[in-house]
Amino acid sequence: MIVKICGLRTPEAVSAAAEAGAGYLGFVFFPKSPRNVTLTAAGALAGAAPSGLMKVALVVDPDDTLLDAIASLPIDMIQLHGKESPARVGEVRARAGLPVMKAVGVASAADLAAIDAYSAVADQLLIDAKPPADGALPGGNGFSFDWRLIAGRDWARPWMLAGGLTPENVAAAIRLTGAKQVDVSSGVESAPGVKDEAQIRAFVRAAKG
Ligand SMILES: O=C(O)c1ccccc1NCC(=O)[C@H](O)[C@H](O)COP(=O)(O)O
Repeated sequence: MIVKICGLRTPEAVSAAAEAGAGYLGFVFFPKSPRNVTLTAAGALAGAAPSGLMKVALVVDPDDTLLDAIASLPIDMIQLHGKESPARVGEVRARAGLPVMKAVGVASAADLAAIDAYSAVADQLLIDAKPPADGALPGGNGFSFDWRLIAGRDWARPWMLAGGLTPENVAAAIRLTGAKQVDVSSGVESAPGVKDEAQIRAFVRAAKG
């Protein structure tokens, strides 16, 4: 089981995730988010992280200037969490020279077709809850979707389950969906943007257990 802890902002949280056994560390570049980090801060956090962990830059409809800046950091993967088209996913991949994980929001069976479309162009998929249309963040809201929608499904690319996962529900989510990778952000926080080291450890333990 591979675990991604997203929205890391401090060296302590990075260390907690690495020591707990996470495989991916996520850094959010989205100014409206309580988890937003600057390029300088993300570069320092990613540079100090143990080697062997995947350092992921989460961006929302990024322009090429931001991609170029991220490509100069010790970052291993781009996570696209906006409304990027399949064609734009390919452009981002080429521009940054990095593998791309595309987030796809799911609320109903009708949303599953998009996963197939992005499978053709992304290196990985992040299957997340679709954000509500009421001004919520594009992700990191702690909302789940009905996991039965993807029970027994698989895709041509490696995929990660996300959305409202917690130390308490992650084992059930894995059992139901067959996910081999899981991602969490708000489910291991004591307040928006504040990671809780004990919850990080509990989440990784529950996911891998
Ligand atoms: O975390 C944010 O603030 C954020 C902002 C803009 C786009 C995406 C964002 N987060 C995405 C994630 O951290 C996760 O990949 C995913 O949505 C699961 O989040 P959560 O439900 O909080 O575990």
